Amino acid sequence: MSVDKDPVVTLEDVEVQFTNKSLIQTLRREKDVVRAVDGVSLDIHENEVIVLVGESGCGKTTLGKTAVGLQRPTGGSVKYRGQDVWDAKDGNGDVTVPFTDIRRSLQIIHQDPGSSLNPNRTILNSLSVPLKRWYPDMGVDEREDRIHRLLEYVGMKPASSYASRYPHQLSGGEQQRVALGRALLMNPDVILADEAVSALDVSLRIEMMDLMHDLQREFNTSYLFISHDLANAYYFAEKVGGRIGIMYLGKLVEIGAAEEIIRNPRHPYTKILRWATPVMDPDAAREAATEPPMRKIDIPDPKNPPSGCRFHTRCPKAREACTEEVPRLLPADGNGRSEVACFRSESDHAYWNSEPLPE
Ligand SMILES: Nc1ncnc2c1ncn2[C@@H]1O[C@H](COP(=O)(O)OP(=O)(O)OP(=O)(O)O)[C@@H](O)[C@H]1O
Repeated sequence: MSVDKDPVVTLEDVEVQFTNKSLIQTLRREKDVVRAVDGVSLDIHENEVIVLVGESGCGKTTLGKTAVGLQRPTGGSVKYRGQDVWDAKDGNGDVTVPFTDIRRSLQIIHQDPGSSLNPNRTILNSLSVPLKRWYPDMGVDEREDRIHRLLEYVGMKPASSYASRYPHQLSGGEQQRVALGRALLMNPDVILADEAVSALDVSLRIEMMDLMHDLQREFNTSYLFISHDLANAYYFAEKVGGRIGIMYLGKLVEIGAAEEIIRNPRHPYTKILRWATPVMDPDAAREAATEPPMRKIDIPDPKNPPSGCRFHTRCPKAREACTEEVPRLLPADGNGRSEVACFRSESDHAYWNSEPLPE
């Protein structure tokens, strides 16, 4: 990972709120507001791998889409190489990087590649669409040649045979390779891979993650990889010196080098995730036998999140102070390998003199 250059993507204090109104709520002039992402700051550097982990509904997809300019934030800013993405889109101010360049540089691969490939188009035709759109002057032969080379890169040989097939003639793993190839056709700076390997069986999953690593070196791409599975997250991030970010109810509660997050987790929620993935730490299962990992199993309603630290209702270490103040993401210690949002990492915080919450 290189951190010496300016980041490719910078998220600053990003908020995404969704407002849902049913017919009855409209009549009653009520609405539900979900804070899917709440005050997240994150830099994505060149050639970096960042994996976002957290349980369903914690805001991983929303944060990922916001980072690649597919979701407009309701607060904060998203910049691509210093250019505000949404100012570029709206034509506000001095636009130094056009929105079309930003769109091309930030790509996405979905969990279900089948749904993103047109069933009525051959692979060649599907992959031609973005090339025609972004490189209208490219000739037919050059286009075909580029697509064939890309298919070879993602291990689909002979490329001409695969190029002439329809999606239903490919396995799930092959479809996912095509999706990766399509994202790479644009030579992007960042690829958002949203649960991109979750639907594959274990051996294919490893194969796909290894392929993504190989292509990262080849294409100088960064990945923002989303996973609900800590073991996958660790495999994908650790091998290439990447970071893991742990999300809980719209907030980034801990982020750092993969090794540090798994071997030396600081946030009680990260510890619980590790406990729930015994393959990550055989000791965790033993610890769990003596210490209940969570105070309450229910996930709070994202429309009405707990005050203070959002995790306090489930945290085994929660004290009164946790109900009153929102912890900031701060360096966990002097080694700079991780940041955590928990008062327990601040030695002089009022937390230490406040009362533990009743069971
Ligand atoms: N378009 C939308 N309209 C309203 N609410 C939304 C929308 N998209 C997401 N949400 C809500 O925002 C919250 C975060 O959702 P998001 O999909 O980002 O979480 P996630 O961690 O990616 O979950 P999963 O792993 O299940 O995909 C959830 O409460 C979800 O219901």
